[in-house]
Amino acid sequence: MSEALLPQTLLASHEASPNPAALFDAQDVLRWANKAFCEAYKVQPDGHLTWSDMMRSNHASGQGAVIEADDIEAWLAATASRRGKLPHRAFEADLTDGRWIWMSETVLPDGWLMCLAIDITPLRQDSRSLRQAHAKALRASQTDALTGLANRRQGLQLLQQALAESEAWPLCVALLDLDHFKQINDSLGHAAGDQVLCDFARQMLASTRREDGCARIGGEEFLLILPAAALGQAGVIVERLLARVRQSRPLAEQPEFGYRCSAGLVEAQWGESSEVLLQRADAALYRAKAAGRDRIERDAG
Ligand SMILES: Nc1nc2c(ncn2[C@@H]2O[C@H](COP(=O)(O)OP(=O)(O)OP(=O)(O)O)[C@@H](O)[C@H]2O)c(=O)[nH]1
Repeated sequence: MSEALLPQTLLASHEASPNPAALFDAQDVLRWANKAFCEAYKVQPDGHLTWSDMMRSNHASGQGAVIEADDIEAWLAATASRRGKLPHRAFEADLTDGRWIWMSETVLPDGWLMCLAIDITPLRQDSRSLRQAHAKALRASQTDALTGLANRRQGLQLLQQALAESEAWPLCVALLDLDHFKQINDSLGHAAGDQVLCDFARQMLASTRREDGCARIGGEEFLLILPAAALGQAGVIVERLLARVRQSRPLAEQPEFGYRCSAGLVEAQWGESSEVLLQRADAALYRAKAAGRDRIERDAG
């Protein structure tokens, strides 16, 4: 190929390319665009159409570039403050046909602007599924698989956060343990035991406030974090839970079957560590068990 043919060959290759390519003049009038660009932005260069016109028409028709703005003029003003200010810039942009492109803008010596884009939709989908997989794995690492409540690790983390957050004070914590759960397992089977655990989780969620933290921290042991509640209010919530549990009949095949639980409820003290707080709650729970179960033992600290 002779060197004289190079510019035409370059232009022809851009014309045929699936990657959008365009040239804007110093006044931002669209002077040349390949087929891919025209299709992407639903435009034809006519010697007058400016980049702003192009964006206005895209915004009005809902085609071409995705423009998430109610006020297109404000959007144009903001975008214009970035367009063509640097010799080169590149950014991701969304098209209404679902494609995601990586657009590069190069300012040429005479002030013209060369736009070249490539379709990065497959990359984006990869990173999206990676992001989704990451979010799913994170959720799984924080969740108790049987009940769907927070697991032990997440429960303890929620407790640490609540202890460190002044808005969570006064702060109460309850440790709850199902009564004679071993007997339930032994007499009705492990599957029935699992159903009871799931039922307890539901009763816990139904009895507590949206801001309360509910976690399963052991086999049949649960942690309830009650932010912005002094012992009195927290006691009402835990009593409500125990009352609901008494009423519950979780096994369809055993309609008479009911179960109970015991609770140790404590109010956190300033400067107290989560370990000491949980030890106090555990001691209160032990007292509730020793005193006959199906009750709450409180410790104001
Ligand atoms: N079905 C089921 N049982 C479990 C699970 N995790 C632990 N357990 C059982 O829970 C029972 C706990 O029994 P214990 O700690 O002796 O206490 P308890 O029988 O509840 O007696 P009290 O706490 O003194 O009222 C054991 O039989 C465990 O096998 C689980 O995920 N599913």
